[in-house]
Amino acid sequence: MASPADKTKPADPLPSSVRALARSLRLGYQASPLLIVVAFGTTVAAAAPDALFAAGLAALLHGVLTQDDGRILAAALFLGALATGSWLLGTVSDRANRRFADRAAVYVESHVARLQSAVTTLEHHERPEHADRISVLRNHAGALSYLYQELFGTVGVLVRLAITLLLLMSVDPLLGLLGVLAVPGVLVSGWRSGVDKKAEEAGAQHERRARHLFTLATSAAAGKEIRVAGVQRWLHDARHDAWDRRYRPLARSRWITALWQAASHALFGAAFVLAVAHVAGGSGSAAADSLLLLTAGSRLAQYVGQTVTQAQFYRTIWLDVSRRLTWLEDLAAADRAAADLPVPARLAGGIRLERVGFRYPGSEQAVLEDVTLDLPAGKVVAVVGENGAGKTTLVKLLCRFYAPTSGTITVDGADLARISPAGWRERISGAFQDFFKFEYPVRQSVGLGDLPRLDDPAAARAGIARAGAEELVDGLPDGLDTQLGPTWEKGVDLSHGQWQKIALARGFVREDPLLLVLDEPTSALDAEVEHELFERYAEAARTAAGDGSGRITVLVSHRFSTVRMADVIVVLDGSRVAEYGSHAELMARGGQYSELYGIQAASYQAGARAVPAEAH
Ligand SMILES: Nc1ncnc2c1ncn2[C@@H]1O[C@H](COP(=O)(O)OP(=O)(O)OP(=O)(O)O)[C@@H](O)[C@H]1O
Repeated sequence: MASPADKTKPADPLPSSVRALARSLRLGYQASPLLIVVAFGTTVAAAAPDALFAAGLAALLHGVLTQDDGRILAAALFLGALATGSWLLGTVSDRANRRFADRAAVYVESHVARLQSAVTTLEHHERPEHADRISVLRNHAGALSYLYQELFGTVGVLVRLAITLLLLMSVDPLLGLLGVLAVPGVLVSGWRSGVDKKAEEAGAQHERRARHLFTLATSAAAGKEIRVAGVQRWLHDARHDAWDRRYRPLARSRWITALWQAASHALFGAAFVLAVAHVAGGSGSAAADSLLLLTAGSRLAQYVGQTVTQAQFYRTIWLDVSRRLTWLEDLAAADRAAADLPVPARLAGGIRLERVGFRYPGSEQAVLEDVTLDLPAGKVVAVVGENGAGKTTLVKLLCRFYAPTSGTITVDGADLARISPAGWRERISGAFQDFFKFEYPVRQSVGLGDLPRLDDPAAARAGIARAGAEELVDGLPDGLDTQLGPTWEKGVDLSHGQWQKIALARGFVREDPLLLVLDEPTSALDAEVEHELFERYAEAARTAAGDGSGRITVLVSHRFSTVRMADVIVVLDGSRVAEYGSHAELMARGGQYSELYGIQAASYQAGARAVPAEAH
């Protein structure tokens, strides 16, 4: 059970905006140092001619009114130079920004993908609040590249704002108040964008649900079950409901934001009208001053509006995505920093779990409690237990997809938490019940199990032989080169069991793993096929143990005919270890194992072929 302190513990907070902004700028610089500098320089420089235009116009009008030809000529030349400079800088900045955005898009996207796979645990995929963060990051990662341009644009707008205010104050210092009256708009924007963001975040889980339902309704994998069950309409309604829950609170929040913004703009508008009336009623150069105020003042409103919109954009997208990105970078870096012990070259003693307890993040249910176990080097260890007993979870801990909530796992005495996860994974092989269908040519789909030998036909053949899949591969139109997946050119589809054999071959392709995890890797195959396969495997594993690598094989299966071949059997019951020993020892003990074994053996003898009674 979680302690009360756990319940009140704040969720893993996002890093600060300033740090996130600095990191994103550094990322942009890494994407293309030259382009980012050119894009920034030209975008900011383009601000000056634009803002000084009002001063040029006022000087021209003054020249016309005083019939001063020299002044008219100078003002005209000034305006011409401003127009040319504005056009030139605008064009260069536009091109530089666009090229930079293209470059940054690819860079940022691969950075996010790299980070996601660099995080060694599965927590960020399975923990709801982390999954929501990743979902927003994934959806907006592409937009991040365009935001550099927006950021530089905002700096440019601020420069314009400053020049314009100085021009206005040169007419009457009181006009500086117009700048002050623009502040409420900026404040409202900052405040409301935070509120809108929270509303968006609160709806992220509904968005994920809606997308999931859409994929479900349109993917071939679920097609059969959906049609047989006749749940199309239900799926449609559930998707609508999820989108509704996503957008309704967001729309309400955005409406309130719009009302606040309208009020703050109205305040500025009223002040502007009063200022125009005040200047127009003056004497002397009132006409030129009025023109300056009208031109500069209207631009002031435009610049303030742009700053407000962009500030909102930053709060909602830029800063938010930046902060999520920084959080993911930190997560990946923390993983790397914790690893200071080398992976052993071979196992001498084995793996030991010492009072290991585990709860999934965000869950209060203990999946494993007080588990103390020895997985001896060179042995095949089978794990059995009812559905939900925690067998797969145990495998996940051994693979370091998660860290135990309490207790320790040691590898030849070294704490697994301090061994580099990447290094450890290089010495693990695995085949899982929920395998993935890698739609590549067979050679690669198998070779992915040992990346350095991805294209090595000999490696693929070895894995295929160990998985007993030679007949399957030889029967394919192009053998090892057959493209898998029916949606690709000349691609073939396989049955579920055949796909699982490919996954098993992938799990067997590495030559020297220290740990081989087989989590119901043959659940889609006949019991006889599984039996024969593991008979061969157990024999080969014992030979491998003799060569001194000390490899440990952890096998999860519900089929006792397979399990009995293991050297050691672990029986999990309700999150705890109930029994531990060899088949003979456990049978002699007459406990849970021997009872379940007896039931399965009896059902075999009764002739229940192909699908024997299982351990649950
Ligand atoms: N990602 C997760 N988040 C929260 N709880 C989980 C998660 N994965 C599994 N669980 C819970 O942990 C418990 C143990 O699950 P686990 O998959 O380890 O059982 P198992 O013994 O392998 O079951 P099976 O024989 O059905 O494969 C179950 O109660 C399950 O609901």
